[in-house]
Amino acid sequence: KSQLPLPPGPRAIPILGNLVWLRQSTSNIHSIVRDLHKRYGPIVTLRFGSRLSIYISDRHLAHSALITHGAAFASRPKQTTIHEIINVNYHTISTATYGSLWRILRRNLAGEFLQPSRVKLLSSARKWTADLLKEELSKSGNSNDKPFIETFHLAMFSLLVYMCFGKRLDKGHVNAIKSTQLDAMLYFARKLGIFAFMPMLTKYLCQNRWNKALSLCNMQKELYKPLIESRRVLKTKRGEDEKKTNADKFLKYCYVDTLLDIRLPDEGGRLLSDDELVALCGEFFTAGTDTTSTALQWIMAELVKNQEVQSKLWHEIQLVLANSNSEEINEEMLEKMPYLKAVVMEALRRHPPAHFLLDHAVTHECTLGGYTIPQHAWVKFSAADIGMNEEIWKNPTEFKPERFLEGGEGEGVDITGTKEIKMMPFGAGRRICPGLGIALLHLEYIVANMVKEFEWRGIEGQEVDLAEKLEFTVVMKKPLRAQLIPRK
Ligand code: HEM
Repeated sequence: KSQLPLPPGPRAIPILGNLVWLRQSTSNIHSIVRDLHKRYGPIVTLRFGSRLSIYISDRHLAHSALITHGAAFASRPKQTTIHEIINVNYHTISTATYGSLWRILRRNLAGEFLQPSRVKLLSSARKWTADLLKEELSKSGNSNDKPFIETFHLAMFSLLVYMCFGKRLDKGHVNAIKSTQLDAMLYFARKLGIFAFMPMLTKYLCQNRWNKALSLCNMQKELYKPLIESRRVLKTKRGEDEKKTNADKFLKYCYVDTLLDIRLPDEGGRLLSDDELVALCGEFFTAGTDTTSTALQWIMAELVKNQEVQSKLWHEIQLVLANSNSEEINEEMLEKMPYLKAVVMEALRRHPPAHFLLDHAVTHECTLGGYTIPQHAWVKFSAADIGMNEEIWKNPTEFKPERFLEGGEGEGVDITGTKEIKMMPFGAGRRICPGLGIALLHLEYIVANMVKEFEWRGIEGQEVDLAEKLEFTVVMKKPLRAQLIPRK
């Protein structure tokens, strides 16, 4: 056992932990932790009941933990019994502890489903989504009664549902999946933390919460199981005819196809159960839709606020179109658009959708920055603070895509943080987001097409307000509204 102390932090009361939790709402967590970092330094300990949370805001400490000692910091904490039920005994990528199950599930998503040659096969799904988004925006562009985030959510759900089940669903069906999934995500994120505190007592006292969580899970099962089953049929000879006759409705290959092939060697080589398949599909939507829609909203908000940035981007779009025979922005063209890439990177630095990475846990007690990190501690890394570090980023609150171009402080930045961490909107190390590549592709493709189609202008008397609010991700407190003028 290490003789080193725990990282510093405010005094805690036995059993209860730090009273800060009782006085403040968890949506305030970021400002609470920022204040504590000012007092105690870049590594701080807080207690909630018997749970020990260690917050890290420094990029060197983050690099040391996630890269240098990557294996030691690569696990996830066991949460509460209700989380265990929802995640079917932690059989999802994001909740599995560091080990062979996690490796199999993660390799399936990152190395199999999202490998670059396979991603190309999904380009028809992306084109369909961009067309759907244009159509929805044309309808609602100037009516100003529906915030854009709703349209972005619908587009991202349509795309990920198509990628997941391999079937193009109608708007009503996608909307049902979207609202069930968003309700579940918000509820699980906000209301279940209480069960970490005296579990036997809180389960009894908060029975309504417990039951609501289970009923949200059941709603997901009702929606996803028939879609999984129909893909199971399509994979067999029985489904071949339907696939051929409706070729434009079905993708040749989807996430569920890959999940249906997985076998778990540590569990007698069995296939995944239907409940596990539902949990993994739910995770796919949780991880990939809200994060991307939130990023999209921040990008478009900054483009409305900074008209000169939008003009430069529009200029780049016109240039690539002029040098091609196409009237559309296609995926190959994105490679010739450095300014577009800089806009997306700058938005991810300035407004990372997840201010903190998912909770990490250490596989055994270790030391970091001269302190002990006990085995059962929850380790929380702040992506938001690192992206705003003044030692790296000049005037970090300013939106300046130019910093990612030649001569800028972000030129050639490695977003995976392997050599050095300057920003980490997707995390770093072994648990880095496996959707990083596809998320960047979705953002670049959709932003380019939306700016190509419309000029995004502010509405008189309604300044774009960059205030933040923690929901599942960190969103705009006042959702973006703008005037869309179709380009000639
Ligand atoms: C702009 C979009 C996205 C952002 C900002 C984002 C960000 C993140 C972050 C910060 C983490 C936690 C990393 C850690 O704990 O160290 C994460 C994990 C994860 N992300 Fe993403 N993500 C995005 C899109 C996606 C997409 C599109 C998918 C799937 C197609 C995805 C799948 C996952 C999964 C499965 C994990 C858990 C990884 C693990 O525990 O090994 N994400 N993401």
